Amino acid sequence: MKSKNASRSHEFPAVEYQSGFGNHFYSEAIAGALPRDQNSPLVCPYGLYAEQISGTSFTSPRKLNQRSWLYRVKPSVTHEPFKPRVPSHGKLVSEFNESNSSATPTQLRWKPVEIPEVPIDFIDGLYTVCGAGSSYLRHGFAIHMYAANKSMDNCALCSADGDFLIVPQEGRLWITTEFGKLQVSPGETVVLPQGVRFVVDLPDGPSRGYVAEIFGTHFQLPDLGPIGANGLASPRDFLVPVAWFDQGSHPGYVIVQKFGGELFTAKQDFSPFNVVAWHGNYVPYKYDLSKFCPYNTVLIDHGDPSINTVLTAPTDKLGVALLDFVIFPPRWLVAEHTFRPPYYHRNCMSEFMGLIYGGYEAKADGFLPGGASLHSCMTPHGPDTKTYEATTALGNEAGPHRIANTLAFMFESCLIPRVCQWALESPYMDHDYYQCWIGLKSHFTCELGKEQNLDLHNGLEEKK
Ligand SMILES: O=C(O)Cc1cc(O)ccc1O
Ligand SMILES: [Fe+2]
Repeated sequence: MKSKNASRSHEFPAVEYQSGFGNHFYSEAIAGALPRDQNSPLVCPYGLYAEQISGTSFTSPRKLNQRSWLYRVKPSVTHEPFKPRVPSHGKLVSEFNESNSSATPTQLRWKPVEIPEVPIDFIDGLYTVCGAGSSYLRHGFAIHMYAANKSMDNCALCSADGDFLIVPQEGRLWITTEFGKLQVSPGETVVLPQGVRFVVDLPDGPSRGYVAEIFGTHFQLPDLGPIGANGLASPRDFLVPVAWFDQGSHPGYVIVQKFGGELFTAKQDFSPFNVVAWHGNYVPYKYDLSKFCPYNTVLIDHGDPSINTVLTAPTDKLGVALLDFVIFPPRWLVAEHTFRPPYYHRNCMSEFMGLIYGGYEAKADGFLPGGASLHSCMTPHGPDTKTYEATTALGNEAGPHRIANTLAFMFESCLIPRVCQWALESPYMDHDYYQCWIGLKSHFTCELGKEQNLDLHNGLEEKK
């Protein structure tokens, strides 16, 4: 797998992985390349350089501390100075303020963007839709989407701002990282931690999808509470790459670093994927969403969507997420005499939704694979008129029903997102979104003027 004379630096043979979430992993592409007894020997095996990448402060408590040691042909520092990228990108944001975005309580929905006709790689295909907070202050998030049709060439990307959680909706991503390779298909998700360099290749053709970037924290598995020790996403289904390296010469190789929402570039003459061995718990990983084990209502009422949390990025407030990644996978609906689709609601958290395939249970029309919606803090939303009418028409005797061929997801945050100006002005904005609820009729049956039922039921039970 070492590509001494490889014509392309990121060829993909069958990809191997290690499994687990939050483990302390190790991997070596050459036996003996990993120092056994210490992290920083005076001279490392095979003359490699030892380099640490810290994903948490040195002094973070042990259970939160994340770092890895990389043993590489040349250290990452061997490059020319970083310079602002020319031409600049301009569609990425990580400081959300009046100059680049605005807040609106209205319900927003976007149609899927078309794959561009001109050649465009993952970096140039990325654009920020909305977000909150600041990457400088290490608290906040950005939601980007991307549409790309060509592999990145002689360049690698990394975000100094935050972790990328990528949800491809169309087209496989073949990702090379400093830790090894990952193939990520629609229906899977991948996390590329802050600072980790990666290349996205598209050998199968165009790709489109969503990215949640989180500032100042990392994703973890949700607690399971009364569910018990099993269920939802299982740690062993998370896959981490094995070491792979490229020691070839790559004149003019460009490192593109997202930093404060802007892109900087630095030139070097080698590939950043020159890590022969590594160990640690700060790693990229992928997860196949079809492995998710959903728990849900088995008698009455619609459960809150938090029951379907795959990964959560916490804030310092217990139970309050900077960003939850929640899915709505195929599953059985069995609740009796219950309105089974999502309820009408207003939420102190803000909800950004995307659709990977199929239809979404709350929307009969208009929410399309590759599209998106945003319902911000306390913005009312819920099933559209068609869904309401069709559901209530089924009556109380509806039997078990399997929601099949669908995969929607939600990024839910306690911060109120500001929407980037261009996203508000986008030709893909669905200006008629509100119409999907306008037809909801009153079904109130009590007619004024007729005899009223005065047997009121108020909190306190009458004393007998
Ligand atoms: O708004 C949405 O469609 C997401 C959602 C789904 C659900 O099952 C319950 C609440 C909720 O916000
Ligand atoms: Fe909602």
